[in-house]
Amino acid sequence: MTRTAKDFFAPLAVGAPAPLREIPARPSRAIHFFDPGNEKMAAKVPDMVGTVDVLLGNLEDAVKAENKEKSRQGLVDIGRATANLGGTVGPTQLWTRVNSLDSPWGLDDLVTLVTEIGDKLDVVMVPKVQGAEDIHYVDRLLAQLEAKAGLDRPILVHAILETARGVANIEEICAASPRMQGLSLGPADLAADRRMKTTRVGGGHPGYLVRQDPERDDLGVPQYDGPRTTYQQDLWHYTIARMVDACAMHGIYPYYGPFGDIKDTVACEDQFRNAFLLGCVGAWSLHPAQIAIANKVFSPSVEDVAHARRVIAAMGDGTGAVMIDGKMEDDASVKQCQVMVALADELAAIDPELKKQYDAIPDQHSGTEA
Ligand SMILES: CC(=O)SCCNC(=O)CCNC(=O)[C@H](O)C(C)(C)COP(=O)(O)OP(=O)(O)OC[C@H]1O[C@@H](n2cnc3c(N)ncnc32)[C@H](O)[C@@H]1OP(=O)(O)O
Ligand SMILES: O=CC(=O)O
Ligand SMILES: [Mg+2]
Repeated sequence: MTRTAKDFFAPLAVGAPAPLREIPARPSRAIHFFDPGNEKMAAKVPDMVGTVDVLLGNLEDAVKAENKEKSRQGLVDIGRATANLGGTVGPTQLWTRVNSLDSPWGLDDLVTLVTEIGDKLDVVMVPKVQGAEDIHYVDRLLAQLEAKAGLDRPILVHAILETARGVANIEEICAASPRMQGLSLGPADLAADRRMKTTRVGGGHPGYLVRQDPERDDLGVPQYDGPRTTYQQDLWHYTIARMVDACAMHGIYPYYGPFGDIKDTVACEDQFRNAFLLGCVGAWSLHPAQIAIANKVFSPSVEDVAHARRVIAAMGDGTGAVMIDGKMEDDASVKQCQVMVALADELAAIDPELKKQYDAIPDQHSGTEA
């Protein structure tokens, strides 16, 4: 088959479903990881449906080598047995993270899962993606498997950004296939690949800081021994910002990844919020305790939604400038407000508690033309 650039949206195998032209904006505030081969975790999955936006059966790192087949089969069983999970049926999507493409398990993961539960599977997360060639491999294979399984809906692909080469190739990865749904930051593997001198799974580091200038005495001499405040910096700012731009440019979604210090719920919330403010739509949850944190952080606050609605109402057709509470609002700030309100509407459609809070916001119209 000859392919040209115009065939970008043509199926890659005869009989495979047509690729989507737009990636649907489905809520995915928390991507909750569980090991489907761990009986205790697997037993909790049915009750988690409806309480979390995404349940992800993890087959890669954190699953012991001798348990890989057990976890794969566990995910097939869960996919088959769990009502309202995955596909287009319920509020909770079903994703998987398959083993890496250079491992002995990656191929069997894809073949088994698409064949057995392809109709339930929404997104395949591919770890350690290095370049477009990794996505092309998965893209073609998924098309063949979808055709063979008679699926009528394409399975989407999510890449983890966790190698230096992957970061360098970020734009081509995002553009590699119409299946690309999004990217997650993988801070643990990325730190190792970059030879960073950290030993953590995500989050900050007390040694990565800036220090206040020394005070000076009356003669202007710096007092190097005096007390000086330090400010811890965000190790991940550069990578997240790159990821957000690359995803926005290609119409796909950026996510913060794992935060390994499960007990430090405060720092987890801070890391998630930094990612939210920079443009990410969700983060991973490694433990049930992190689901509520992600749901809270990645849902616009009532105050932000109230303000955004007020600006939109005051701005009329969205052009010109108005003063609200002493601040200038114009075409650019109203666009930010529209992003906030659109997200709130999407989340309210699946989260009754949020809907109640957003519905309780009084109508506000005040503002004066500048
Ligand atoms: C760098 C990366 O690649 S990150 C992604 C890979 N890592 C993962 O996916 C890790 C997933 N999470 C886990 O393995 C576990 O949560 C751990 C190891 C971090 C902590 O596990 P535990 O010490 O058992 O935690 P804890 O004792 O608080 O668990 C309480 C209960 O919640 C269950 N639980 C813990 N994590 C999860 C989970 N992710 N999903 C569902 N249930 C869970 C436990 O089985 C336990 O059940 P029980 O009450 O029936 O005994
Ligand atoms: O897979 C995630 C990571 O941080 O590595
Ligand atoms: Mg990793």
